[in-house]
Amino acid sequence: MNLELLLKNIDCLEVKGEPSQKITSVEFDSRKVAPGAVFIAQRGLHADGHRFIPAAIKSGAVAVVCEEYPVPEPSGVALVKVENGMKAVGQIASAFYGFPSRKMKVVGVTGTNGKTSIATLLFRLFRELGYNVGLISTISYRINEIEETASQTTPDALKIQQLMAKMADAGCEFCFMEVSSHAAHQHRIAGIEFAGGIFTNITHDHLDYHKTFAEYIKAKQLFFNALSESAFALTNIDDKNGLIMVQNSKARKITYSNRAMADFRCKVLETHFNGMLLSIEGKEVWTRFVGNFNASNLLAVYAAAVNLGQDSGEVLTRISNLEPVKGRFQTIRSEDGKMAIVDYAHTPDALKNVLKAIDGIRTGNEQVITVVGAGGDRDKTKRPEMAQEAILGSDKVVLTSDNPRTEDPAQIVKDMEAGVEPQWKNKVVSIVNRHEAIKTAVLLSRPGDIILIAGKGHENYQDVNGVKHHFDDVEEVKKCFGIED
Ligand SMILES: CC(=O)N[C@H]1[C@@H](OP(=O)(O)OP(=O)(O)OC[C@H]2O[C@@H](n3ccc(=O)[nH]c3=O)[C@H](O)[C@@H]2O)O[C@H](CO)[C@@H](O)[C@@H]1O[C@H](C)C(=O)N[C@@H](C)C(=O)N[C@H](CCC(=O)O)C(=O)O
Ligand SMILES: Nc1ncnc2c1ncn2[C@@H]1O[C@H](COP(=O)(O)OP(=O)(O)OP(=O)(O)O)[C@@H](O)[C@H]1O
Ligand SMILES: N[C@H](CCC[C@H](N)C(=O)O)C(=O)O
Ligand SMILES: [Mg+2]
Repeated sequence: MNLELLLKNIDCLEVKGEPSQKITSVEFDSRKVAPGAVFIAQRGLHADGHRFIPAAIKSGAVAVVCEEYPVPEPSGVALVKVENGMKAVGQIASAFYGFPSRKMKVVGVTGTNGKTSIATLLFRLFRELGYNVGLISTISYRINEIEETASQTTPDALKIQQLMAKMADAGCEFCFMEVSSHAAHQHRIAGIEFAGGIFTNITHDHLDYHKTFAEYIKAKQLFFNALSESAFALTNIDDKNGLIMVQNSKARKITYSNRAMADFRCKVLETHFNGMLLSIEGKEVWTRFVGNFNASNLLAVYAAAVNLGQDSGEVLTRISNLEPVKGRFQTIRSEDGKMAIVDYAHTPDALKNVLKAIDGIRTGNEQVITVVGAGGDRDKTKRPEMAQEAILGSDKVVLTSDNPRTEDPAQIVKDMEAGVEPQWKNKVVSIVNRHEAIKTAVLLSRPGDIILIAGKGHENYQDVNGVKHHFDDVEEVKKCFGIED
């Protein structure tokens, strides 16, 4: 593709050099540049991409997009000046791949918790409705039945456009994707034309990156602020920031709620261990999900589907057949009547919600034993809060490791212990080794008890110093229960 054509829809300040250069690929990482590439320099957290312009040219880049021209200015390559290198990646990649998001309806889901659940359920629902569909989520990137394990919740802008181009080629009419706050802040979603956005909730997480809660809210607002007038912005008004999230959006605002007056409403009529009876828009529907937060997620799925033009009756019927997402309230029963729940709750709010859901279905005679850790190289302030939530909702708690990454796992457990008040000490035991922690929880349990294993959900590894060691909570608990696969 010709450089001039590529730059047509992009906010560029100036172009120097040959504009009719033929471009054969787009890269923002100098290590991946091949002859014929356009290299886009972006300023990151650890490095400044501008430093790698000479390396990119040496590897054959024929054009360079940057915020500042290199000194001395190289000859023989086109130089394009932009205000924001991060934004330019999405805009240029989108043009390079033929604006794939215009060829389908893309819906983004943002919020602290519930993104994977909603995006995945929308994907499954629309598959059931007979469409070709794409999915970009924490667990996997999917194009109909073709699945690739995900490396990030929302990958970099180039990868997103490459995935969307493949989706468009496969005839996808819809794409459901998670929009993490990191992605919104780093403009990974630049160049995507969204048909709609969904907000779930915002609670304590990622303050290591955003520093303050206000900045975290602002990052998520960026997504809604960029939606066009023709898009919808579906927001959960049970969250106190639900309306604030969409206040500066040009999109059509739609609200949903389990508690208040809203455009879409839902009520939990009955809760059992294997599901809930809901009333959605006054119609009763049996679902295989547990917990008020899941009622909220299913309502968002319903409201989005209806706003995407689907028949409401058909959508409700399909919703009753949907199954929970892997590692989200996944239950495993032992032969002697113990029940384990593997769940991806890795924030204080998620933990509180899951334990509340368990509380709503327990008889009161059994013990609830929770195994939980907190991630290394992530928000440290959530550690004591997670320990507190676990204790408040459980009879016994085992504090353990969850992806220590480059931190000392024993120190992370100590940080969690800081949330344990003296009167709770006899409820809590710390076992850094997660395998031993799960084994201990099972040993402490009696028939009828509920063991919540929180934080890792679908993950099948323990990340220690950048090395991912195989570890799977479901496998671990099955071994302890003597269940063979
Ligand atoms: C904290 C964070 O988000 N970091 C992301 C960021 O990295 P960075 O700012 O450190 O990049 P950098 O190393 O400073 O490099 C700057 C630039 O120089 C370039 N470079 C660098 C070296 C070189 O030799 N040549 C070169 O050209 C790089 O390609 C880059 O363009 O930009 C990179 C490229 O897009 C991302 O891969 C990287 O994600 C890292 C791997 C990460 O772990 N991110 C996590 C925290 C994350 O994104 N999580 C969210 C939310 C999860 C959730 O709660 O759901 C997610 O969406 O997954
Ligand atoms: N609507 C919700 N409100 C609060 N908690 C929820 C909600 N939905 C799910 N959860 C809890 O959060 C956990 C993670 O859910 P999910 O994977 O859908 O969230 P996510 O937003 O994709 O998380 P991540 O930021 O890691 O991508 C679940 O296992 C459950 O414990
Ligand atoms: N997307 C989240 C996932 C956290 C999952 C938990 N198991 C952990 O490693 O902290 C993050 O990267 O913060
Ligand atoms: Mg997710």
